[in-house]
Amino acid sequence: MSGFGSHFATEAVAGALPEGRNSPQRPPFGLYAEQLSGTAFTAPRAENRRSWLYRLRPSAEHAPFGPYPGTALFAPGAASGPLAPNRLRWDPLDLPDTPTDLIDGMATMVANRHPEDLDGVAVHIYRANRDMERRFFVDADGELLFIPQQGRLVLLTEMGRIDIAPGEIALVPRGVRFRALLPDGEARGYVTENHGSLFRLPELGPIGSNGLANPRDLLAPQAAYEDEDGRFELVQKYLGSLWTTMLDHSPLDVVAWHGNLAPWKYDLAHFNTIGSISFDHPDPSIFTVLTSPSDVPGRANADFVIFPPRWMVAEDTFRPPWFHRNVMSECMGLIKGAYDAKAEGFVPGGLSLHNLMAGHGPDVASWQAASEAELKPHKLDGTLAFMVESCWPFRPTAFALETSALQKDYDNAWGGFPKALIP
Ligand SMILES: O=C(O)Cc1cc(O)ccc1O
Ligand SMILES: [Fe+2]
Repeated sequence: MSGFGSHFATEAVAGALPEGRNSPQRPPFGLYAEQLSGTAFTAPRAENRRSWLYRLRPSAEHAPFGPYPGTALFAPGAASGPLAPNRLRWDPLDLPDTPTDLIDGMATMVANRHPEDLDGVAVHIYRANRDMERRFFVDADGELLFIPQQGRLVLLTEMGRIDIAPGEIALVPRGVRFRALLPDGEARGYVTENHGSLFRLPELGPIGSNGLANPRDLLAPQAAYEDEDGRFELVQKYLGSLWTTMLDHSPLDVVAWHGNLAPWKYDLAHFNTIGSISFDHPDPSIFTVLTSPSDVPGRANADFVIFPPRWMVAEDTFRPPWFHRNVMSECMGLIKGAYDAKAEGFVPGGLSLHNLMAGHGPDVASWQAASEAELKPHKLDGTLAFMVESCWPFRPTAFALETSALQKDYDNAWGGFPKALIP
């Protein structure tokens, strides 16, 4: 179903969706009505997101949760101690060599704030080679933005099925239970977990009423449900820790739903990329797909920004990203191809971190090539990078600081620039 933030109505069985009211005395077929809130009840109308779910059993029916011991790398919290003001870059993490599903294959790389603050964002990398079988995951700490880099993902959610491949993204709202299948047998990618205000499309200002990610290209699934009894595990991320309980039925038992809080997918190839057709390299905010505002106007809790294929035509301009020091903090990943500021060392599946005020920009080779290039129209093709930009500095986890995937020599990217000569 097309349209970001639309008020959808969908039923997997004709007649399952109540008409005219949300919570009739007896919903059709004996279904249980449940409201799932994405914003406070009292959020302004334009911000307010919630959906009504009609299910075989209430989601309240479960045993107490206990600690989940399955994975040490997912949600361990940031490394303690002072954070050095260093630029960091990681090679891709290896795929697992033992059977590992999406949850146990998650490695938290960087995070800021704390879920309890209802603020901040974390970036995880998943590596998996096994379907989630008879188990489900739910994140009480935030919405999950999936960014596949290798292999397709099928997300079977309470609100329907989503299929994505590298080049596409999908979002699962806070509190929505799901499991992930890997049609290609193996998968790797990134997850941005947003603890703050919900991701939305950015304002367009002078761009006008169309452009960037257009609402109709974000697609929500139709209702689909499982009617299965048996033993199923439910793993929950809650206040920064993992918990588990058993259910006696599949939690994907929502037969119908309506509302404007929904999972969705988006093909990044639909992004209407806008850039300079005169001179100079615009700020990368021009590439914002999604934004999660903070309480300070114009200062994002998190922006999700992409660097897609595009024409470079600016005249008398250094065309790649410029040297800069940013008051915001930048965490980047690469889905495919090469990134125009990094000729070497930033490869698909890798990650980089440039926290606030870290001097960064083109590496020596990229600077050299772009300074000498003939400035004819040039298509940057076969490339897709992304950035999660946050007003809160990112703290790496102990794993991220200790893994052999952390590059020891990243500072050399900016070593050996020739000195300017004053005549
Ligand atoms: O650092 C980066 O590579 C990301 C980035 C890209 C760009 O085009 C301008 C600024 C910026 O931070
Ligand atoms: Fe940057």
